[in-house]
Formats: sequence, C-alpha cells, structure tokens
Amino acid sequence: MDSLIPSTPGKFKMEKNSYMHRSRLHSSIAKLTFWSFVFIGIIYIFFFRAPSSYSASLPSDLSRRSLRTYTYGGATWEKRVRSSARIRSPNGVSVLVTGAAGFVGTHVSAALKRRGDGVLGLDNFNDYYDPSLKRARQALLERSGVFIVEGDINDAALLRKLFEVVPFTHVMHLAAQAGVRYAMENPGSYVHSNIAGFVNLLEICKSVNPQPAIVWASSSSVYGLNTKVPFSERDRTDQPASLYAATKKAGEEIAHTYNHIYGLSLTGLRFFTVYGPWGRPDMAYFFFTKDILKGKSISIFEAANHGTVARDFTYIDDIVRGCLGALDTAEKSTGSGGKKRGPAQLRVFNLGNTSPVPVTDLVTILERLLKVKAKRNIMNLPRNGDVQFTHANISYAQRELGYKPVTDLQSGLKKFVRWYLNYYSVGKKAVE
Ligand SMILES: O=C(O)[C@H]1O[C@H](OP(=O)(O)OP(=O)(O)OC[C@H]2O[C@@H](n3ccc(=O)[nH]c3=O)[C@H](O)[C@@H]2O)[C@H](O)[C@@H](O)[C@H]1O
Repeated sequence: MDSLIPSTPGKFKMEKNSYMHRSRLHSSIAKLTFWSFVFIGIIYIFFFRAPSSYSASLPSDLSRRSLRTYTYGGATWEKRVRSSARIRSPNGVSVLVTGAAGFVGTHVSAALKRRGDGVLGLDNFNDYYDPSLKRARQALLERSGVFIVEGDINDAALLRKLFEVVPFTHVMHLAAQAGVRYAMENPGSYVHSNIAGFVNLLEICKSVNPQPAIVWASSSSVYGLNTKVPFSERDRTDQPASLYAATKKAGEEIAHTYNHIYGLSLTGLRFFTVYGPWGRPDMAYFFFTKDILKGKSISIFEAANHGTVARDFTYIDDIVRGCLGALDTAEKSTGSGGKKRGPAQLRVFNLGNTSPVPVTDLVTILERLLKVKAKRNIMNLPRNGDVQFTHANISYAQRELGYKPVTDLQSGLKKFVRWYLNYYSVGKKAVE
C-alpha cells in the first residue's frame, strides 16, 4: 500500500506494468481528488470559518468598531460645528479634539471650553469599552457647548471638511486604541488607530492652510523594558514590551517625519497611567473598584521573586493642566500648502506624577474608600505587555510647560470613588 502513495503529493512514479499502471492511475486520481478536497477544506476553514484567527476576526472587528459610515454635512451640521469651535475669549484658540468622548479627551475639551477656547470634538464611539459611558461624557460636553462630530480619524474626507468649515489653530489628538493587554487580542485595531489614523490626520494637517499645531498623546509605555529610573525623555525607548507601546513609539517617529518634511509643529505627551472620574473601565483601578464592590476576587500582579509592580499613577486634573500647558506653548507650524517654510517645533514630554505606588497599595486605598475588603488573588505578572514599574522624571515638562502635579493617589482615588458610586448609583455609604 505504501508504494501506491506518491512520495510527494502530485508526483507520480512511472510503472512498467500497464494493468498495474491503470489501477495505480485510478488509485492516484482518487487520491488526488481526496487530497484536493482536504486542501480546499483547509483553505475554507482558514479563510472563512476560523472565528478567532487574526485574518478572519480583524476585518469584521474593525468594521464593527470603527469603519462604520457616519453621516455628516448640511447647513445645520456646519452651524453646530462653527458654533462649537467659536473662540470666546480674547487670546483664545480653536482646537479640534480627537477622541473627545474618551476619558482624557472629555476632560481636556471641558477645560478648554471653560477658558473660552473654541472646541470641536471628534470621536468614533467604538465599543472597546462600554459606549454608554462615552455617550454620557458626550452629554456632559454638550451641556457646556462642545459638539462632538461622530467619525473616524481615518476618514480623510471628513477631516478635510472639518478644516474647510473651521481653520483650527490647534489639534489635540487624543483618539487612540488604548490598553496594553488588549493588543494581544486585537492587534489590528492598534495599527488602524494609532498608526494609520495618526498618519491620515497628519496628512490633512500638513496640507491645510494655515497648518495647525498638534499636541498628541504618546504613552509612558514607550519606555518598555528600560530599567533606568526615573524615566527621562532622553532615555532609550527602543524596547517596547507591547504592540500598544510599539505603535505609540512609531507615532513619535512619524511625528518626527512630518515635522521634518512639512514643518508641522508637534508635541507628544507621554501620559503615565492616568486615572480619575469618568475614567476608562478597562483600567485596573476602575475594574478593581467594580469587582471589590461585587465581592469578586481581583488579580494583583507581582514580578518574579515577589517583586513589586508599581505605577506612577497620575490624576486627570494634573494631566489636563499639562495638556493645556503644551497647547499654550506650542509654536505655529511653519509650512503651508504642504511645503515646509522653515524649522518647526518638535517636542516630547513626560506627564507623570513622579511618585510610583505599588499596585497592592492602590488596592489598600480602594478598600479603605469603599469600606470593603478585597479578595486578593496574587499572581505572576503575565507576559502580555505589562512592565514592572513606571516612574516619570518631569523636570522638562516642569520647565517648559509649567507642569506641576499636585494630586496624590489617595486624594485622586477619593474623587474617583465618589464619582463612581454616584455614576453607577451604588447604594453604599462609602468615602467619608
Ligand atoms: O501609562 C501608560 O501609558 C498606560 O497606562 C495604562 O496602562 P497600565 O499602566 O498598564 O494601567 P492598568 O492597565 O490600569 O494597570 C495598572 C497596574 O495594575 C496592574 N494590574 C492590571 C490588571 C490586573 O488585573 N491586575 C493588575 O495587577 C498592572 O500590571 C499595572 O501595574 C493605560 O491603560 C494605557 O492605555 C497607557 O496609557
């Protein structure tokens, strides 16, 4: 039997005996047919059926999350855009805030509006986390006069239209696929938002006249496996530990290119684990709160040999002040009509708290504020993108932006917990 099986599929040995030859030929045709079916079957399973495979899940996931078609335009829509972006103070600026329904985007938009700047939001309201929280933030902003256009930063026609309606002086680019660990589940979404989306935005910014100055969100995660502390902007950032970090690092290099070729003024802000009211439910402090209240156990990561895992948790109001400082000190872009006219500003700043706190201490603070004991499940730091600690050196931001964080973790979490209990109408009497 063995000799009937071709040594290599598709390759036939020549036989001397004709009967043998015919019967072998029939048998070979049957086998060829059989293997063809197997082959076609495998292709079918790979390309059309495998629900968890990257190639199959990516397009549907992306189309569900951010490639929806949005409707925009018309006189009423344009009127809303103009009114939202109208500057109402003598030295005000007009800012397009991408990711305006996100955590940092909402706070920054509200702060800009409060001081009289013109603000227009842009957000694709994807479902990476509960979109109803994004809708609630949108409602909050609407009450203060900020309109959020529903759309994606990959939509060049929409971005062009927005710049046609409003000659924005600044772009605060906060739209991104966030989260360190989710990058292993949906890598394509990071490339789509943090790289393709960023390039698309820069393409529009470089071609409009006047070009806006751009401030955008990088991340502390670019320091990756760097062990020198505190992290300074001059430290190496070529060892990202997650795809998220790699896309943010790529963003910094892309910013360099657009600054170099087109004279765009670009400022990247490396945020360090930002937390606070209206925060992101995918972040540990947020879902720890939820799970502690529900009596569910929480996983607390520790490094090898019971090593402490710590973060330079930074309170949202401090971050907002840093963002405004970056906008206020951003110089004008120098290009026009897609051509560079002279050197333009290119900056990167750490925005952290300079006071790392072990995750176990974060849990202790939450327990005190919630008046509920956590069910702690200590486990090894998984190899899925997390780093052991972060710690920002902020002297450069202090000098150039007047950045000075003033909120310690205890006070910041107190405000977060108060908001959380109120927002989710938790009937517990916690936080004195
Ligand atoms: O500074 C950034 O640039 C990033 O900050 C944030 O990332 P991280 O600092 O990783 O925050 P977060 O997930 O809240 O984990 C906090 C701590 O809890 C630990 N952690 C986490 C989960 C868990 O189940 N257990 C646990 O111990 C975990 O090991 C970690 O030590 C943003 O999400 C990210 O978008 C990016 O902006």
